[in-house]
Amino acid sequence: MSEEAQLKALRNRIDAIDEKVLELISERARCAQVVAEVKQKTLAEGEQPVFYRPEREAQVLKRIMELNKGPLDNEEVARLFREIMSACLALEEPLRVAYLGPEGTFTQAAALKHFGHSVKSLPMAAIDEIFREVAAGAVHFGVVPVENSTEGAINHTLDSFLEHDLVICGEVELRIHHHLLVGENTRVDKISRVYSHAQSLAQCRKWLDAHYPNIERVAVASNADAARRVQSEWNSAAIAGDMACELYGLTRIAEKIEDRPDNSTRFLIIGNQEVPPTGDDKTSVIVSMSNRPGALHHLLQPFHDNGVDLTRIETRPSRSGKWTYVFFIDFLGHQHDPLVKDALEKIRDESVGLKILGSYPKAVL
Ligand SMILES: O=C(O)C(=O)C[C@]1(C(=O)O)C=C[C@@H](O)C=C1
Repeated sequence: MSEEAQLKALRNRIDAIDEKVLELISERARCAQVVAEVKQKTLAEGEQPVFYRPEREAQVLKRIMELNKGPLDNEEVARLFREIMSACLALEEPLRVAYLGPEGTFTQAAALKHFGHSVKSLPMAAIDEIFREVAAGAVHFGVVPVENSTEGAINHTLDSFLEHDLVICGEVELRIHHHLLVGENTRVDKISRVYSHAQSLAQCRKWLDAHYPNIERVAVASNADAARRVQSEWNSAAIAGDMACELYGLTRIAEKIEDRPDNSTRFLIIGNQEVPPTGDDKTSVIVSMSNRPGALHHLLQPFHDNGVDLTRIETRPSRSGKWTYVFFIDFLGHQHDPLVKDALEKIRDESVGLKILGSYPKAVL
């Protein structure tokens, strides 16, 4: 068979497969529509239907990854199903999700990675604004950065949890790749200034020291803001990621310039709905302790006694007294798991205050 004839036959096969795939996706979407009707029918008096079910979404994605036999790898297959579910959910209820803007930030990338592209993502100017929009019910969910593997905690986010009563309903992790970007009019040999968010400048500190030791480093509100600025300046560059590069039509003159190749940021999904257990969950709490000897030891003992794995502990000033602190603690397990529940009860007895921020499925993608 000639190459042309072979290609024709294969493309006919692909067309036939696509027809079947489309039929099945449509059948799945109709099923989701019926799910929405059922959710609306079974409501108690005054209860609002809950369309978005993060625990179910995590189960669907995990199952697909377990079933996958290749040749597409697990992440690729999960991403495809992520988008199918996102479109199905949009038929039930189009979600509004606030993120730290402007458009093109890593937080927007995280929002789309977690919810898929069928949500309406709305840029906010500050982390606190995201919390306020979610608390006011103006959006269904918010996405906020909480920690970076190179630079540590995002304190604005931690402090906002002290001021608002919102629930963490998910987490998403994003590999952060930074590039050095220039605009159409930039004279590459005359760059005298680089814009980026302070965290990103810090994440590329050594690279800048080695390659551009003498240029001015200017911290701006976001990487996307940095990208927007270089469009109109001939002597500036920006450090930002792929989304901002695409959005502002810039060119990468150096790629993946982050000092640590595993540079990642963890984001949290904040909302108003508690999430049931999936069997593979995390819980986040804030604990305040009185300032006495051994306080931290007393706080951690119940976790140790009950075999609960801590994944992170962060300290912040409590804002209610000089030299008093609160601890942000993340651990594996769900607040309804018996051993976790027991540990939390003991901690409640020992502490000045315990606030459970939420239990949520561990990031799948
Ligand atoms: O199972 C549900 O509750 C659904 O609404 C269906 C579905 C899906 O497409 O699989 C859609 C949205 C939910 O967030 C979870 C799952």
